[in-house]
Amino acid sequence: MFEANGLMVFYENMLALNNVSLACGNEQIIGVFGANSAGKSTLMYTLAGIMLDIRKKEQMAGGERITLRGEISFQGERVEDAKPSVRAKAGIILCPERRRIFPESSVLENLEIGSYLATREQAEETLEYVFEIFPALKAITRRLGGFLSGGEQQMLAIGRALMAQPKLLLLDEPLLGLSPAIQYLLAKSIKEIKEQRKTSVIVAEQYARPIMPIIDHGYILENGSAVVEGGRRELMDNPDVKNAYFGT
Ligand SMILES: Nc1ncnc2c1ncn2[C@@H]1O[C@H](COP(=O)(O)OP(=O)(O)OP(=O)(O)O)[C@@H](O)[C@H]1O
Repeated sequence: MFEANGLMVFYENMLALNNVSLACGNEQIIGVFGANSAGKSTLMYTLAGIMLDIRKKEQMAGGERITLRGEISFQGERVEDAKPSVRAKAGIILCPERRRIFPESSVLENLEIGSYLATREQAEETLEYVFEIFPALKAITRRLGGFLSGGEQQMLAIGRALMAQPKLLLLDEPLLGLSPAIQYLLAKSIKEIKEQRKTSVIVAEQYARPIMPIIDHGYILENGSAVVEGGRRELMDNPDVKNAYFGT
């Protein structure tokens, strides 16, 4: 369904992604685990196409030289040269790191902004679904995004991404800075979203414990390279992975 092969990203001479390949099947959850600066956001930006925009902006500003290599295909079509808007229309939707919700817009407005790719019927149906999976949001539809707790903001960011009708949802560190209880609640919701919306998910996280139980397959990213990959059980039983990513 989705496949990336030989992805390389250079910021000037600094290699941020080194020959990374990954695949995500229909209705699968793929985990990408890595420490700070391992290259998770660079990978998610590359998959969503945002890296093309960043490269263009840098070129126009005479800034750093960004070089991209590798192939990405989605539902049988090559998309590595497709703009992020084209990928989004095809169903590749990124929910970026640090939520990036609109702080001065209400919960409802934030969700409506997400529905720009949906028909009216889809938007209405998805809005109901978002309130079903995140009932906490239903009680605060008029509250401004900036006044929400971290957990509520993350629910809103995922809800907004759902409004865009994803076939492949890219979640960049959705658990960052949240309490363990909220982390487990969100991990459970991500699994339900996959099952109930028949969506594929690629989730990048630093701390594997809450996410590992919901993935089908995972990759460990270190200094821009995918150093280990395997099924859920295989990764959970790997002593190196345990030590590095299951710490307290
Ligand atoms: N625009 C940029 N110019 C130069 N170097 C960059 C740029 N963006 C990221 N990097 C570097 O590339 C490497 C990978 O960064 P990236 O943000 O992808 O990591 P990450 O795994 O998402 O980390 P974090 O958990 O801190 O978000 C880091 O060494 C980072 O400093």
